[in-house]
Amino acid sequence: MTIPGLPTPVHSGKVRELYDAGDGLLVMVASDRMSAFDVVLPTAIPDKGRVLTALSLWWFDQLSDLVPNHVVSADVDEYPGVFRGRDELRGRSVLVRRLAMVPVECVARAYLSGSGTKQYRVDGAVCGVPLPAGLTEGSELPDTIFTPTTKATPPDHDAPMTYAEVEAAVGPEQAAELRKLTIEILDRGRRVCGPRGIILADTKVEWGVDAAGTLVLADEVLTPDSSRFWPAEEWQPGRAQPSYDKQPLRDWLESSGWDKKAPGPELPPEIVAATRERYVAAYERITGERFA
Ligand SMILES: N#Cc1c(N)ncnc1-c1cnn(CCN2CCOCC2)c1
Repeated sequence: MTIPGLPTPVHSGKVRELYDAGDGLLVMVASDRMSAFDVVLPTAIPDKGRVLTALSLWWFDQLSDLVPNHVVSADVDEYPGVFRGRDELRGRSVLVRRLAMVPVECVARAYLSGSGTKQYRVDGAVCGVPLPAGLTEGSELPDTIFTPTTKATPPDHDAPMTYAEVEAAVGPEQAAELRKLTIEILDRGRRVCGPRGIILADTKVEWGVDAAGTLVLADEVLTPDSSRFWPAEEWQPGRAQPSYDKQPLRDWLESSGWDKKAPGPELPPEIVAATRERYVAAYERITGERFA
């Protein structure tokens, strides 16, 4: 998403960009781009960036008693320089503090799913964390576990890390804090989502360190792009769980005959509308607030 008059992003992900705003500040922008099966699709989902930005900001606030975060402002009219007042950024961007990023993708899991299931089927463990026998895709785990990965540069994929490897990377004290806080964030998220009929199965968070050496929660938090959200009433261990937000899109892609190695197909309007509605519904159900 190139925005006229803005500098080249310092980081560009599948669906988000990060711009240098000077004075130790960055502007993180969430696009309406949609990815599925690791492919960025050519059709945008209207309001996706605004919904996920609003949800992440809500979670940062909910977690502010537990951890400091990198948010400075979400009001475009308070942004510095060329970013100030830009309508293309309104509601879909956050002004954040630039941090020294921890070189570990911090993942916590309360359910067995995806790459975790694949690891478990090989050696009964995920990231070296041993699990009971008899678990399957979608099984609830006895306890929430920390299953970190490396931060690979595409086209390489993130690789599982053992806790000992995290300690070697960041030191035992910070490793313990990363594990404790990442698990606590998922557990907090589950306590909010569970009573609202949503299983929050796992999440990935990113941490940075500020000039004072304090661990600060960065990136986005507890959004459908960083976490697995499942409709609780459809939970059925033993198969892939329907995604609260992406299932209409996944089902259509699977039925369209699309070859996942090929570029993504254009989406029909009804799938775009259904996907938008799922994101809005997730936001309203979790926060209890209307999406405007
Ligand atoms: N958040 C944050 C942050 C920060 N507060 N300070 C310094 N660096 C970063 C940073 C740099 N890369 N990433 C990976 C996630 N990005 C998110 C945006 O979109 C692109 C990917 C985070």
